[in-house]
Amino acid sequence: MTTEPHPTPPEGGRISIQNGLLQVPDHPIIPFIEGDGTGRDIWRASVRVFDAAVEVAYGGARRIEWREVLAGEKAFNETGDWLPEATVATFRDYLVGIKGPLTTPVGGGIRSLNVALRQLLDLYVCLRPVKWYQGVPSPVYRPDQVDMVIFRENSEDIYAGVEYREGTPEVKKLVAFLRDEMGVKKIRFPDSSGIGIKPVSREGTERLVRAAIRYALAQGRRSVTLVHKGNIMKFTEGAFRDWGYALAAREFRAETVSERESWILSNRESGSGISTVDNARAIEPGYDLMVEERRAEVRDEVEGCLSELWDSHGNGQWKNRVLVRDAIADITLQQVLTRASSFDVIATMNLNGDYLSDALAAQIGGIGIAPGGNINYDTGHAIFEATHGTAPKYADQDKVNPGSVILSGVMMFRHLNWEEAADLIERSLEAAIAQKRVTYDFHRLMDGATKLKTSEFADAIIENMAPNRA
Ligand SMILES: NC(=O)C1=CN([C@@H]2O[C@H](COP(=O)(O)OP(=O)(O)OC[C@H]3O[C@@H](n4cnc5c(N)ncnc54)[C@H](OP(=O)(O)O)[C@@H]3O)[C@@H](O)[C@H]2O)C=CC1
Ligand SMILES: O=C(O)CCC(=O)C(=O)O
Ligand SMILES: [Mg+2]
Repeated sequence: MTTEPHPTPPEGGRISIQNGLLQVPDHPIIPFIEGDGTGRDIWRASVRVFDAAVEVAYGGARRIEWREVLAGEKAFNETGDWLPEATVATFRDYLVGIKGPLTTPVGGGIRSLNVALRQLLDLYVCLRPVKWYQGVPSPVYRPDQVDMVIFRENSEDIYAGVEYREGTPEVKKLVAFLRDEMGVKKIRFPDSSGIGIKPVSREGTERLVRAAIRYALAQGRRSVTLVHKGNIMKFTEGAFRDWGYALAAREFRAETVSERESWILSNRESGSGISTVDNARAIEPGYDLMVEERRAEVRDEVEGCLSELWDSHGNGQWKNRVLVRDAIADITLQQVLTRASSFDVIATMNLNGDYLSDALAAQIGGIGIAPGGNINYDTGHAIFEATHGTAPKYADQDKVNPGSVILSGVMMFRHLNWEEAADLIERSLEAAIAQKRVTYDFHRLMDGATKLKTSEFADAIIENMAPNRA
């Protein structure tokens, strides 16, 4: 096996999209951002793994022409601009790219370049699979039960950046408007508040939930859970839940069943001849305490469900449909730990998804092995990136785990339909872990492991690509 680079083709090809399908030449140009902090070490290691996998998988018939684009500290030092327009234009032109982490200061300074890229290219899905690899150290009892895929809405919520600093004329104007024109009396300290605004739209929710359901159907997943804090934020997070259910019923009627529908159908299945009222009591435990108007709504729901769905979903047929359910965000953070197997695909808003993806990563070995992709399924634009940040205390020490960027590359190869390269990397990374050749983060949790540097872990993966080991 050789990992020497092939001669660069005279001109790499451009990935395009036709009728919703990516057209990928054998020598695609793929732009990359190296990233700040540990991004430098990680990228150097990861790109060797990518090139080796393509070489071994396709014997030279395919090759990536990497094109560096600047962002973050490197861009600022070289151009005076944190996110040069040329970088955004290159990602726009070449459709698919990959990036390392970029630093965002807390409190002041520039707004997130990571978020800016997602917004500028309208990469509305942040796709973060959370899957355990055999041998990876985990703090939970049954990490094998963790196999979730987060669809995090990536273009709105409080990440839209509509925020006003305490004491500014803007925040004073906004507070006065809320108080005088909107009758808001509940801002506890109006003169010393900063204010953030959280837009959550029907369109934004629908395209995210649509992508999550399509994914669940294509991948043979069992359920899509809409995670929200709709009991408190009724018209943003609560609306997300309602729009999500409505979309599932409207666009995926034949393929999905909501949790409440599944209860209604199974109540009828288990108690033949069950009355509408008893069915309503079973799905709504407080039914008898409700006002009559609300009770009538529950009875209508039962009757509507049975008349619409009994033929297509009844007699247990609903068990073969994708279950669409919802869960409130705080209890979800407990239940993903205590009942991991109840969660499969998760669709949620931007902030919930950010919290959930780091929390879930802990169960499958930590943030060093948590990949992601920012994707627009309509235009084909995608930028793959790790879930973690720049971990500045480890920068330039050749120390951290490159696994998240490497697995983000696996996601990228799957997006390009280069399954052989993706499988090869995944298999070889698992083999290196099985050999207990790991970076510091896994080493501190594993008995008898050999501690490797970032670059050495990449070497270990590449060694495991040798055909006789595959
Ligand atoms: N998409 C992006 O580009 C993102 C950028 N950021 C930015 O990164 C900066 C730093 O953020 P911070 O909150 O410290 O979070 P980080 O994810 O950068 O680091 C937090 C901790 O996670 C662990 N960790 C991170 N990366 C790795 C890795 N590759 N291998 C092993 N362990 C790792 C380390 O844990 P330990 O100390 O236990 O060893 C580290 O101290 C901020 O400016 C933030 O805005 C954050 C998230 C995403
Ligand atoms: O943009 C940032 O600095 C942080 C983003 C982040 O935490 C994430 O996307 O998971
Ligand atoms: Mg995050």
